[in-house]
Amino acid sequence: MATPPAIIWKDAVERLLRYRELIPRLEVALGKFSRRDSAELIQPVRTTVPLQKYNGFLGLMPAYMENDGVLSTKFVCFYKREDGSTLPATQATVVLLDPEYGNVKAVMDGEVITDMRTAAVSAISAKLLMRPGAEVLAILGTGRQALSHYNVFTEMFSFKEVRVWSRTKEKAERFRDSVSGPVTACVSVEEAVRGADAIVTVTRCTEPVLFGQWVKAGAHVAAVGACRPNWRELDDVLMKEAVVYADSREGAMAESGDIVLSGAEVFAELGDVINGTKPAHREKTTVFKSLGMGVQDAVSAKLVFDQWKAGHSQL
Ligand SMILES: NC(=O)c1ccc[n+]([C@@H]2O[C@H](COP(=O)([O-])OP(=O)(O)OC[C@H]3O[C@@H](n4cnc5c(N)ncnc54)[C@H](O)[C@@H]3O)[C@@H](O)[C@H]2O)c1
Ligand SMILES: O=C(O)[C@@H]1CCCCN1
Repeated sequence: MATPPAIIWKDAVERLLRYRELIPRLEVALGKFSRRDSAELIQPVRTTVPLQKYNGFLGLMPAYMENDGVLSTKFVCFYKREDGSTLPATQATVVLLDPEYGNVKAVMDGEVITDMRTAAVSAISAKLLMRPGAEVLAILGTGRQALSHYNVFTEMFSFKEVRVWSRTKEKAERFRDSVSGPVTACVSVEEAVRGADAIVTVTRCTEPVLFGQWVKAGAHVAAVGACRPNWRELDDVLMKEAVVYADSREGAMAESGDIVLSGAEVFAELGDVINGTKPAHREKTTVFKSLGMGVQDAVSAKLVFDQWKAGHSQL
């Protein structure tokens, strides 16, 4: 008989998940995904159920990695919150199953996984697409994703300056004061992004906030918010000028307002660049449109579970 599932709370996930172990596993998974070999990996575009009354969606994100023996699904609720709302933008749980028996092996907090794997994939996009010698990083938004992106970008790269923007100066200053390294709190998006080599957009906005006219030629943009086909973070000018990469082409075509409404073409997936089947246009302005994929959660959940098991077998 199957043993009862492990319940792994947020503080344990926080303790067990490390970027240095997560990033190489995500790179392998992105490459596998882009090979579209269903004997290796199956990950449909997520199913979304509207929660009309609450202006939100439930996303169901299954993934199966046959050779790795990993079967999982994430349940994530995400919302278009009103300005000033203190309710969370996303809440998530990851369920890990045994692919042979079908029983649940673990139920774990998905918020830390969502924060970290999203930031890690953006960092992979910067590793592949950002110009060498990048000096200035700008982060638009000061919420959970802003913090995880700040953490991994400053861990992986040596920026001389980090700027953040939020809709109020107080929020930008609060973010600046909450992190250990030097950060400039900006009062306008333009001030934050002018001359920046890397720009991370992690807002809950549904209209463009980043305009191409302010973006330095050759900059790399990791666009993480705006995950519905009628939501935007970037304007048409930027979308049309940039070489656009995505995590999943199908996901981007189904869910990204920045792509669907601008008519921009997805040039490649990150996995194509990792596999060497599409070039990394570092010399050009690049946009990585992140929507998030179930396989990123699967890889993260396996890592958490393996470490959790190793810790418990020593008790
Ligand atoms: N691509 C992915 O894989 C992925 C994963 C998780 C979250 N997300 C998306 O990333 C975004 C940020 O998520 P989070 O967890 O950091 O949320 P959060 O609520 O913690 O932070 C959101 C930030 O956006 C700001 N904001 C809210 N409304 C805004 C508006 N109209 N204009 C400008 N700024 C606004 C808030 O002040 C805050 O700084 C959300 O859109 C979320 O859906 C994407
Ligand atoms: O992949 C994810 O986990 C997120 C959840 C929120 C909406 C965008 N995608």
